[in-house]
Amino acid sequence: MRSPRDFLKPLCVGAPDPITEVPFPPSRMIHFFDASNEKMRAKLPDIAAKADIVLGNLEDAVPVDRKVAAREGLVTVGKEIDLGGTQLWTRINALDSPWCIDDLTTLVGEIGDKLDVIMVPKVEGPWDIHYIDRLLAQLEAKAGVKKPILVHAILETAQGVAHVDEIAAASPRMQGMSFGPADLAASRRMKTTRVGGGHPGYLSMSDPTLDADGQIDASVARVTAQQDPWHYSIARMVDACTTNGCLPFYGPFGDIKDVAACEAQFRAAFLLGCVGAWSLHPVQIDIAKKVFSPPVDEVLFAKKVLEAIPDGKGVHMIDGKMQDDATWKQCKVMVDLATMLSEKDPELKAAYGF
Ligand SMILES: CC(=O)SCCNC(=O)CCNC(=O)[C@H](O)C(C)(C)COP(=O)(O)OP(=O)(O)OC[C@H]1O[C@@H](n2cnc3c(N)ncnc32)[C@H](O)[C@@H]1OP(=O)(O)O
Ligand SMILES: CC(=O)C(=O)O
Ligand SMILES: [Mg+2]
Repeated sequence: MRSPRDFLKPLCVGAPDPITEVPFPPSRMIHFFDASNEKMRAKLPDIAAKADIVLGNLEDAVPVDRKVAAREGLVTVGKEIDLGGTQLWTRINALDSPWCIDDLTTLVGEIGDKLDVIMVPKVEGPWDIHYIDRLLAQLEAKAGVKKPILVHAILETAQGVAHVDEIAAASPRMQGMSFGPADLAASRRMKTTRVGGGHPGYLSMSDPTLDADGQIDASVARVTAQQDPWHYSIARMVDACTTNGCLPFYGPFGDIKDVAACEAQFRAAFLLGCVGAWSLHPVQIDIAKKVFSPPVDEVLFAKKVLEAIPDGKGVHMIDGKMQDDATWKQCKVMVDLATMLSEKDPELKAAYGF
């Protein structure tokens, strides 16, 4: 392990100083686009006006014969398209692929000063982050990049979940993590072909009704409820990220037409502590915006609590509910998020009454 005294020193002479605090601008959705697709690139200025983050995807979903075109398309985006204040990220190919090294050298060399975050797929442990960390420092120094490019890991293998705390703590570059239900399901041999969401087979069932002889009465229906197969791993990711000062995100929801289930999956992640989710299709941008902006009634209540308890101490009754030091902190989380989002979004600002 590196000495704590060296943790915040650059890993290459001439590389920018590592950051001490992860920036937290609006991050409600990471909108994926295929940079090899000219039509999608042309839509980017409009998409960027609605999305908090746009990400040029180079990995899965980009066919092998378009890997180079996707990389070059992203360089064009970085050089030619004005995204306003919207962040530009990329998902590079996996560390065990033959494209990863060229993804990094080309992107940092050509548009290193435009890229905010590099998403690294299939991270298995801190060693993967250490490799990227040193290489990025070398490439940044060579290209004269002034601001360190941050790193975001996808949690999508059983090994990754087992090492989630060490991954989150591996480098001051760690910006956050996204949850990857498709690869994770395959890695664990879970039996689902879905990308996120529940499954009708993963449920709990109420007890049977017994007849007068104490036998199960099969004629009486039993109540079932789907359970969340992702809860454990997402909660672990949230704890690992929060402990290490970086940001947890839910990943993709693959059933684009099922907007209700997408909203439910995003909301479960929001309630557990995630700051955003991926949007794979423009329709999911609006879902993420709705879900990851705190509800107006909760923000108004939270504001009321903060105003009523200026020092955040003691016990109080507000609207029939007990409030104390801990609930004050919960309200502060809600109001701080609403305040930050209001700076970008005048409609939210008006709704929250700021
Ligand atoms: C498990 C994982 O790794 S998830 C991450 C990897 N996957 C991805 O990145 C997928 C990204 N999304 C996509 O490729 C597409 O949205 C698909 C393939 C899922 C669906 O695409 P389509 O069938 O074309 O959807 P649809 O017909 O509704 O598209 C409507 C319009 O939106 C455009 N569009 C669709 N997705 C996007 C997008 N992500 N960004 C920008 N524009 C998009 C389409 O080009 C189309 O444009 P047009 O009306 O000018 O022709
Ligand atoms: C997010 C992702 O890459 C996955 O679910 O596999
Ligand atoms: Mg994946």
